[in-house]
Amino acid sequence: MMDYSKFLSALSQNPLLNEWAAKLPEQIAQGLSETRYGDLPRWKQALTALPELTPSEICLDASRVGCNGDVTPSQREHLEEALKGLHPWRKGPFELFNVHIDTEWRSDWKWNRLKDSISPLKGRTVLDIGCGSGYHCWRMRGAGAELVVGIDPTPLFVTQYFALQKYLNDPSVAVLPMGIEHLPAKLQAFDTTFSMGILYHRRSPFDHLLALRDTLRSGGQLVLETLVIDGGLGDALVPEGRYSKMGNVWFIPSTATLESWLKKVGFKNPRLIDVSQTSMDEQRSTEWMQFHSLAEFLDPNDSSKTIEGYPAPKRATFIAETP
Ligand SMILES: Nc1ncnc2c1ncn2[C@@H]1O[C@H](C[S@+](CC[C@H]([NH3+])C(=O)[O-])CC(=O)[O-])[C@@H](O)[C@H]1O
Repeated sequence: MMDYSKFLSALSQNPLLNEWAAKLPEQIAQGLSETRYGDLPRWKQALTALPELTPSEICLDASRVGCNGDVTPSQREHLEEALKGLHPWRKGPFELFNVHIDTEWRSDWKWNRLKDSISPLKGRTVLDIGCGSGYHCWRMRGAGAELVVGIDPTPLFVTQYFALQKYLNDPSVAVLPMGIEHLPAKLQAFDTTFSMGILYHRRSPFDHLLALRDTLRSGGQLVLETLVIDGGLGDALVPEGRYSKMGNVWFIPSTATLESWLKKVGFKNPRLIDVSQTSMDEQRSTEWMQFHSLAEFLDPNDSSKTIEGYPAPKRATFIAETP
Protein backbone atom coordinates (compact mmCIF):
# COMPACT_ATOMS: atom_id res chain seq x y z
CA MET A 1 0.00 0.00 0.00
CA MET A 2 2.87 2.36 0.82
CA ASP A 3 5.25 0.83 -1.64
CA TYR A 4 8.43 2.60 -2.71
CA SER A 5 9.95 -0.28 -4.68
CA LYS A 6 9.60 1.25 -8.19
CA PHE A 7 10.94 4.59 -6.95
CA LEU A 8 13.88 2.92 -5.19
CA SER A 9 14.86 1.11 -8.34
CA ALA A 10 14.72 4.43 -10.26
CA LEU A 11 16.86 6.05 -7.53
CA SER A 12 19.41 3.27 -7.58
CA GLN A 13 20.04 3.92 -11.30
CA ASN A 14 21.72 7.17 -10.25
CA PRO A 15 25.36 6.43 -9.35
CA LEU A 16 25.42 9.34 -6.88
CA LEU A 17 22.32 8.11 -5.08
CA ASN A 18 22.49 4.32 -5.22
CA GLU A 19 24.31 3.95 -1.91
CA TRP A 20 21.53 5.93 -0.21
CA ALA A 21 18.87 3.94 -2.09
CA ALA A 22 20.24 0.76 -0.48
CA LYS A 23 19.80 2.24 3.02
CA LEU A 24 16.40 3.77 2.41
CA PRO A 25 14.13 0.80 3.15
CA GLU A 26 15.27 0.89 6.78
CA GLN A 27 14.85 4.69 7.03
CA ILE A 28 11.40 4.45 5.44
CA ALA A 29 10.31 1.77 7.91
CA GLN A 30 11.40 4.01 10.79
CA GLY A 31 9.65 7.05 9.31
CA LEU A 32 6.39 5.14 8.98
CA SER A 33 6.48 3.21 12.22
CA GLU A 34 2.99 2.73 13.66
CA THR A 35 4.35 2.71 17.19
CA ARG A 36 5.61 6.27 16.66
CA TYR A 37 2.52 7.57 14.90
CA GLY A 38 -0.75 6.42 16.46
CA ASP A 39 -2.95 7.84 13.68
CA LEU A 40 -1.13 5.99 10.93
CA PRO A 41 -3.44 2.92 10.95
CA ARG A 42 -6.45 5.26 10.44
CA TRP A 43 -4.75 7.03 7.57
CA LYS A 44 -3.75 3.69 6.02
CA GLN A 45 -7.41 2.70 6.21
CA ALA A 46 -8.32 5.82 4.22
CA LEU A 47 -5.76 4.74 1.61
CA THR A 48 -7.29 1.27 1.43
CA ALA A 49 -10.74 2.82 0.98
CA LEU A 50 -9.68 4.67 -2.20
CA PRO A 51 -11.58 3.26 -5.16
CA GLU A 52 -9.83 1.58 -8.09
CA LEU A 53 -10.03 4.14 -10.90
CA THR A 54 -8.05 4.60 -14.08
CA PRO A 55 -7.43 8.18 -15.18
CA SER A 56 -8.09 8.89 -18.82
CA GLU A 57 -5.74 11.87 -18.61
CA ILE A 58 -2.93 13.03 -16.31
CA CYS A 59 -1.72 16.62 -16.39
CA LEU A 60 1.18 17.22 -14.08
CA ASP A 61 2.07 20.56 -15.60
CA ALA A 62 -1.35 22.20 -15.58
CA SER A 63 -1.94 24.94 -13.05
CA ARG A 64 -3.60 22.21 -11.02
CA VAL A 65 -1.96 18.85 -10.66
CA GLY A 66 -4.49 16.17 -11.29
CA CYS A 67 -6.43 14.13 -13.65
CA ASN A 68 -9.91 13.76 -15.00
CA GLY A 69 -11.33 10.37 -15.76
CA ASP A 70 -14.66 8.80 -16.14
CA VAL A 71 -16.22 8.06 -12.78
CA THR A 72 -19.74 7.27 -11.73
CA PRO A 73 -21.32 9.61 -9.17
CA SER A 74 -21.04 6.92 -6.52
CA GLN A 75 -17.35 6.30 -7.27
CA ARG A 76 -16.76 10.05 -7.04
CA GLU A 77 -18.54 10.22 -3.69
CA HIS A 78 -16.56 7.25 -2.45
CA LEU A 79 -13.29 8.90 -3.57
CA GLU A 80 -14.16 12.18 -1.87
CA GLU A 81 -15.04 10.45 1.38
CA ALA A 82 -11.78 8.45 1.45
CA LEU A 83 -9.70 11.56 0.66
CA LYS A 84 -11.46 13.48 3.43
CA GLY A 85 -10.24 10.78 5.80
CA LEU A 86 -6.81 12.38 5.25
CA HIS A 87 -7.84 15.83 6.61
CA PRO A 88 -6.15 18.34 6.99
CA TRP A 89 -5.02 18.89 3.38
CA ARG A 90 -2.60 21.82 3.52
CA LYS A 91 -0.68 21.99 0.22
CA GLY A 92 -2.36 21.82 -3.16
CA PRO A 93 -4.87 22.21 -4.80
CA PHE A 94 -5.44 18.89 -6.52
CA GLU A 95 -8.13 17.79 -8.91
CA LEU A 96 -8.76 14.04 -8.88
CA PHE A 97 -11.54 12.70 -11.09
CA ASN A 98 -13.36 16.00 -10.63
CA VAL A 99 -12.94 15.95 -6.86
CA HIS A 100 -11.42 19.35 -6.15
CA ILE A 101 -9.17 19.19 -3.08
CA ASP A 102 -9.30 22.83 -2.04
CA THR A 103 -6.28 22.88 0.24
CA GLU A 104 -5.38 25.47 2.89
CA TRP A 105 -2.65 26.88 0.65
CA ARG A 106 -2.73 27.93 -2.99
CA SER A 107 0.65 26.29 -3.52
CA ASP A 108 0.19 26.86 -7.24
CA TRP A 109 0.67 30.59 -6.60
CA LYS A 110 4.07 29.95 -5.01
CA TRP A 111 4.99 27.76 -7.99
CA ASN A 112 3.89 30.40 -10.50
CA ARG A 113 6.06 33.00 -8.76
CA LEU A 114 9.24 31.01 -9.26
CA LYS A 115 8.81 28.63 -12.19
CA ASP A 116 10.08 30.96 -14.91
CA SER A 117 13.09 32.22 -12.92
CA ILE A 118 14.75 28.91 -11.98
CA SER A 119 17.02 26.83 -14.23
CA PRO A 120 14.78 24.67 -16.43
CA LEU A 121 14.12 21.38 -14.64
CA LYS A 122 14.12 19.22 -17.76
CA GLY A 123 16.26 16.14 -17.15
CA ARG A 124 17.30 17.26 -13.66
CA THR A 125 17.42 15.27 -10.44
CA VAL A 126 15.63 17.34 -7.86
CA LEU A 127 15.29 17.38 -4.08
CA ASP A 128 12.34 19.11 -2.34
CA ILE A 129 12.92 19.45 1.40
CA GLY A 130 9.79 19.64 3.56
CA CYS A 131 7.55 19.01 0.58
CA GLY A 132 4.31 18.26 2.46
CA SER A 133 1.94 16.21 0.29
CA GLY A 134 4.33 16.68 -2.61
CA TYR A 135 2.35 19.32 -4.51
CA HIS A 136 5.47 21.05 -5.82
CA CYS A 137 7.14 17.67 -6.48
CA TRP A 138 4.38 16.87 -8.98
CA ARG A 139 4.82 20.29 -10.57
CA MET A 140 8.61 19.75 -10.83
CA ARG A 141 8.03 16.44 -12.59
CA GLY A 142 5.47 18.16 -14.83
CA ALA A 143 8.20 20.70 -15.69
CA GLY A 144 10.39 17.84 -16.94
CA ALA A 145 12.51 16.80 -13.94
CA GLU A 146 13.84 13.28 -14.43
CA LEU A 147 13.58 12.26 -10.78
CA VAL A 148 12.00 14.15 -7.87
CA VAL A 149 12.86 13.20 -4.29
CA GLY A 150 10.60 14.91 -1.75
CA ILE A 151 11.25 14.49 1.96
CA ASP A 152 8.87 15.28 4.81
CA PRO A 153 8.78 13.77 8.31
CA THR A 154 5.00 14.23 8.80
CA PRO A 155 3.39 10.83 8.12
CA LEU A 156 -0.03 12.32 7.23
CA PHE A 157 1.53 14.22 4.33
CA VAL A 158 3.37 11.09 3.20
CA THR A 159 0.02 9.26 3.27
CA GLN A 160 -1.55 12.04 1.17
CA TYR A 161 1.28 11.59 -1.33
CA PHE A 162 0.43 7.88 -1.59
CA ALA A 163 -3.25 8.72 -2.16
CA LEU A 164 -2.23 10.90 -5.11
CA GLN A 165 0.37 8.42 -6.31
CA LYS A 166 -2.33 5.73 -6.52
CA TYR A 167 -3.80 7.62 -9.49
CA LEU A 168 -0.82 9.59 -10.83
CA ASN A 169 1.26 6.44 -10.73
CA ASP A 170 4.64 7.96 -11.50
CA PRO A 171 7.67 6.02 -10.18
CA SER A 172 9.93 9.06 -10.68
CA VAL A 173 8.31 11.07 -7.86
CA ALA A 174 8.33 10.15 -4.17
CA VAL A 175 7.79 11.74 -0.78
CA LEU A 176 10.07 9.99 1.69
CA PRO A 177 9.14 10.00 5.40
CA MET A 178 12.14 11.83 6.85
CA GLY A 179 13.51 15.22 7.86
CA ILE A 180 16.55 16.97 6.41
CA GLU A 181 18.60 15.76 9.38
CA HIS A 182 18.19 12.18 8.09
CA LEU A 183 19.76 12.84 4.69
CA PRO A 184 23.21 11.31 4.29
CA ALA A 185 25.91 13.97 4.79
CA LYS A 186 27.44 15.56 1.69
CA LEU A 187 25.31 13.78 -0.90
CA GLN A 188 26.37 16.35 -3.54
CA ALA A 189 24.01 14.61 -5.94
CA PHE A 190 21.15 16.93 -6.86
CA ASP A 191 20.94 19.35 -9.78
CA THR A 192 18.34 21.48 -7.98
CA THR A 193 17.39 21.56 -4.30
CA PHE A 194 14.27 23.35 -3.07
CA SER A 195 13.90 24.52 0.54
CA MET A 196 10.56 26.30 0.75
CA GLY A 197 8.90 27.23 4.02
CA ILE A 198 11.63 25.53 6.08
CA LEU A 199 14.46 27.95 6.99
CA TYR A 200 12.46 29.83 9.64
CA HIS A 201 11.66 26.54 11.35
CA ARG A 202 15.36 25.74 11.80
CA ARG A 203 17.11 26.85 14.97
CA SER A 204 20.39 27.19 13.15
CA PRO A 205 19.91 28.87 9.77
CA PHE A 206 23.57 28.50 8.81
CA ASP A 207 23.56 24.76 9.47
CA HIS A 208 20.46 24.54 7.28
CA LEU A 209 22.10 26.51 4.45
CA LEU A 210 25.24 24.36 4.71
CA ALA A 211 23.15 21.19 4.64
CA LEU A 212 21.36 22.50 1.52
CA ARG A 213 24.68 23.32 -0.14
CA ASP A 214 25.91 19.78 0.56
CA THR A 215 22.93 18.18 -1.20
CA LEU A 216 23.94 19.85 -4.49
CA ARG A 217 26.46 18.85 -7.12
CA SER A 218 28.95 21.46 -8.20
CA GLY A 219 27.04 24.03 -10.28
CA GLY A 220 23.70 22.89 -8.85
CA GLN A 221 20.95 25.36 -8.05
CA LEU A 222 19.30 26.16 -4.72
CA VAL A 223 15.76 27.53 -4.63
CA LEU A 224 15.19 29.00 -1.18
CA GLU A 225 11.85 30.41 -0.05
CA THR A 226 11.33 31.70 3.47
CA LEU A 227 9.72 34.38 5.63
CA VAL A 228 11.44 37.78 5.54
CA ILE A 229 11.05 41.15 7.24
CA ASP A 230 11.56 44.62 5.78
CA GLY A 231 14.98 45.97 6.72
CA GLY A 232 18.63 46.24 5.76
CA LEU A 233 21.80 44.20 6.01
CA GLY A 234 22.12 42.61 9.43
CA ASP A 235 18.44 42.86 10.33
CA ALA A 236 16.61 39.72 11.40
CA LEU A 237 13.63 39.06 13.63
CA VAL A 238 13.82 36.34 16.26
CA PRO A 239 10.30 36.23 17.70
CA GLU A 240 10.31 36.01 21.47
CA GLY A 241 7.43 33.60 21.59
CA ARG A 242 5.10 32.51 18.84
CA TYR A 243 4.99 34.05 15.40
CA SER A 244 1.63 33.92 13.62
CA LYS A 245 0.66 31.34 16.26
CA MET A 246 3.54 29.05 15.19
CA GLY A 247 5.70 27.96 18.10
CA ASN A 248 8.72 26.89 16.10
CA VAL A 249 9.84 30.05 14.29
CA TRP A 250 13.44 31.11 14.88
CA PHE A 251 15.05 33.49 12.35
CA ILE A 252 13.24 35.81 9.94
CA PRO A 253 15.94 37.82 8.10
CA SER A 254 15.62 40.80 5.79
CA THR A 255 16.36 39.98 2.14
CA ALA A 256 19.74 41.78 2.39
CA THR A 257 20.64 39.67 5.44
CA LEU A 258 19.56 36.46 3.75
CA GLU A 259 21.60 37.26 0.66
CA SER A 260 24.67 37.77 2.86
CA TRP A 261 24.01 34.45 4.65
CA LEU A 262 23.89 32.66 1.29
CA LYS A 263 27.21 34.22 0.26
CA LYS A 264 28.79 33.42 3.62
CA VAL A 265 28.13 29.68 3.22
CA GLY A 266 29.61 29.71 -0.27
CA PHE A 267 26.68 30.08 -2.68
CA LYS A 268 27.49 31.99 -5.86
CA ASN A 269 25.44 34.83 -7.25
CA PRO A 270 22.35 34.74 -4.99
CA ARG A 271 19.43 36.48 -6.73
CA LEU A 272 16.15 37.58 -5.20
CA ILE A 273 13.42 36.49 -7.59
CA ASP A 274 10.30 37.32 -5.62
CA VAL A 275 8.93 38.96 -2.48
CA SER A 276 5.23 38.51 -1.70
CA GLN A 277 3.02 39.36 1.21
CA THR A 278 0.97 36.27 2.08
CA SER A 279 -2.70 37.05 1.58
CA MET A 280 -5.78 35.53 3.15
CA ASP A 281 -6.67 34.27 -0.31
CA GLU A 282 -3.42 32.29 -0.49
CA GLN A 283 -3.65 30.71 2.99
CA ARG A 284 -7.12 30.07 4.36
CA SER A 285 -9.41 27.53 6.00
CA THR A 286 -11.41 25.42 3.56
CA GLU A 287 -13.66 22.38 3.62
CA TRP A 288 -10.44 20.33 3.26
CA MET A 289 -8.56 22.15 6.08
CA GLN A 290 -11.05 23.11 8.73
CA PHE A 291 -8.64 24.38 11.39
CA HIS A 292 -7.66 28.02 11.89
CA SER A 293 -5.60 29.68 9.17
CA LEU A 294 -4.02 33.05 8.35
CA ALA A 295 -7.16 35.12 9.12
CA GLU A 296 -6.99 33.93 12.74
CA PHE A 297 -3.21 34.38 12.93
CA LEU A 298 -3.31 38.13 12.17
CA ASP A 299 -4.31 41.06 14.37
CA PRO A 300 -8.10 41.41 13.83
CA ASN A 301 -7.73 45.24 13.83
CA ASP A 302 -4.60 45.51 11.70
CA SER A 303 -3.83 42.81 9.15
CA SER A 304 -0.32 44.21 8.63
CA LYS A 305 0.58 42.62 11.98
CA THR A 306 0.47 39.08 13.33
CA ILE A 307 -1.68 38.45 16.37
CA GLU A 308 1.53 38.78 18.42
CA GLY A 309 2.27 42.24 16.94
CA TYR A 310 5.07 41.22 14.54
CA PRO A 311 5.06 42.17 10.83
CA ALA A 312 2.57 39.94 8.99
CA PRO A 313 4.03 37.07 6.92
CA LYS A 314 5.97 38.13 3.85
CA ARG A 315 7.99 35.57 1.87
CA ALA A 316 11.02 35.90 -0.37
CA THR A 317 12.49 33.48 -2.89
CA PHE A 318 16.18 33.39 -3.74
CA ILE A 319 18.06 31.28 -6.24
CA ALA A 320 21.81 30.66 -6.03
CA GLU A 321 24.35 28.16 -7.33
CA THR A 322 27.09 26.06 -5.76
CA PRO A 323 30.61 26.80 -7.10
N1 LIG B 1 13.12 18.41 9.97
C1 LIG B 1 12.39 18.62 8.89
N2 LIG B 1 12.93 18.40 7.66
C2 LIG B 1 12.20 18.60 6.54
N3 LIG B 1 10.91 18.99 6.57
C3 LIG B 1 10.35 19.23 7.76
C4 LIG B 1 11.05 19.07 8.97
N4 LIG B 1 10.22 19.35 10.00
C5 LIG B 1 9.03 19.70 9.46
N5 LIG B 1 9.10 19.61 8.11
C6 LIG B 1 8.03 19.84 7.13
O1 LIG B 1 8.24 21.09 6.54
C7 LIG B 1 7.00 21.54 5.97
C8 LIG B 1 6.87 23.04 6.20
S1 LIG B 1 5.59 23.83 5.25
C9 LIG B 1 6.31 24.03 3.65
C10 LIG B 1 5.73 23.11 2.62
C11 LIG B 1 6.18 23.33 1.19
N6 LIG B 1 7.63 23.19 1.03
C12 LIG B 1 5.74 24.65 0.66
O2 LIG B 1 6.58 25.53 0.50
O3 LIG B 1 4.56 24.81 0.39
C13 LIG B 1 5.67 25.40 5.93
C14 LIG B 1 4.88 26.38 5.21
O4 LIG B 1 3.67 26.27 5.25
O5 LIG B 1 5.47 27.27 4.58
C15 LIG B 1 5.90 20.71 6.60
O6 LIG B 1 5.32 19.89 5.62
C16 LIG B 1 6.62 19.90 7.67
O7 LIG B 1 6.07 18.61 7.85
